[in-house]
Amino acid sequence: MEEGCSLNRANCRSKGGSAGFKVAILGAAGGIGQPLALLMKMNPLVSVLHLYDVVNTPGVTADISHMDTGAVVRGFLGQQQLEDALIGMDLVIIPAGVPRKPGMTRDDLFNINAGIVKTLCEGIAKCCPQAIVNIISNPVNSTVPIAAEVFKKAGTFDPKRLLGVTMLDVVRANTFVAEVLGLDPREVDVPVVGGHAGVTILPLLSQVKPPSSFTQKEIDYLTDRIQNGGTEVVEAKAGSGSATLSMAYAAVKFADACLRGMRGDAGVIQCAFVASQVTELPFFASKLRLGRTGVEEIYPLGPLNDYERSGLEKAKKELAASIHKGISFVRK
Ligand SMILES: NC(=O)C1=CN([C@@H]2O[C@H](COP(=O)(O)OP(=O)(O)OC[C@H]3O[C@@H](n4cnc5c(N)ncnc54)[C@H](O)[C@@H]3O)[C@@H](O)[C@H]2O)C=CC1
Ligand SMILES: O=C([O-])CC(=O)C(=O)O
Repeated sequence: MEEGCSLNRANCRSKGGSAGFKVAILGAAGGIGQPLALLMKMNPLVSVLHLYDVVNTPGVTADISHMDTGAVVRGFLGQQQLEDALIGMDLVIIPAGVPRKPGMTRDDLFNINAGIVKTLCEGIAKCCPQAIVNIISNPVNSTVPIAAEVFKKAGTFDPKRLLGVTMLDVVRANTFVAEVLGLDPREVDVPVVGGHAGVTILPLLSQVKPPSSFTQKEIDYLTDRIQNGGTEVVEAKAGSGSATLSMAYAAVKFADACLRGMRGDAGVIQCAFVASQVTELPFFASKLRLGRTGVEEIYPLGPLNDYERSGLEKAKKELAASIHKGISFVRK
């Protein structure tokens, strides 16, 4: 008999019960899902962590559950366990779906990931319609509109509770701008608005904090690097996937902001891709304030320079098509 087994698990006093939020990760066994699960298990605001995937969740769950942090971890495998994974959740994070390979755009993932996100959101509408939902699966510019349509169909849509995760664009922008300025990235804050693909990723370098000026060469370099940061990683990984570790970091930074808002903390501000009236488009990423009910305030874009205004026009053109594609997928 294996050492330690003399104390039958069923005889152990039940653990957990600490106050906190219930969080589900859908796609928890994947490249993003695993480090995301690890980091969420370390988050003191989480009391229960549900790990759902169509493969490998028993192993990931057993592994993560041995960490001596507060959250109780439970695993769920396959479509027949989706509803159990979702019941009672406060926050659902979705990194389920296929990643890019070199030469692909995020939109090339639409055919597979649209259906995955649709099915998962149908489960959310049924089992935890009050949950805040963080969508990571690409193409975010289309999967967020898909989620909104599913929730509208089910009569559960609340625009304050549906957020497309664009945090990695901000994380990258902070890193690259800090490098140019010779600052610590933790001191730098770059608003990134628009969407999450190529030219739709619009860093507002005129609004960087601390206030900074850049040469035109620096602006061109930074804008290009921020817009193509995802492709930089896809090419470096040479066929084995896209950003997973920096994405898990960004997803946790964003989820933690959502949880702090839900707890009632003041002044929790992040960028995300949400239903919005900041432009004429129905969805747009911009700075917003997170609170008890999700998105409590969406901030206007603020003054843009000519370079940013022209970038905004390009971004809106591509975004409009991606949003339309997502909406049509559910309405067809
Ligand atoms: N929003 C963002 O900034 C970013 C988004 N992504 C996107 O995140 C997604 C996931 O990327 P990775 O984790 O690298 O991919 P991966 O292939 O390593 O993991 C995806 C996981 O989803 C699971 N899955 C597939 N169908 C599912 C279903 N119906 N229900 C539940 N789980 C399902 C797979 O079994 C797998 O474990 C991709 O679409 C990728 O493009 C990636 C990086 C950044
Ligand atoms: O580029 C990709 O396919 C993954 C992604 O969204 C990112 O890294 O920003």
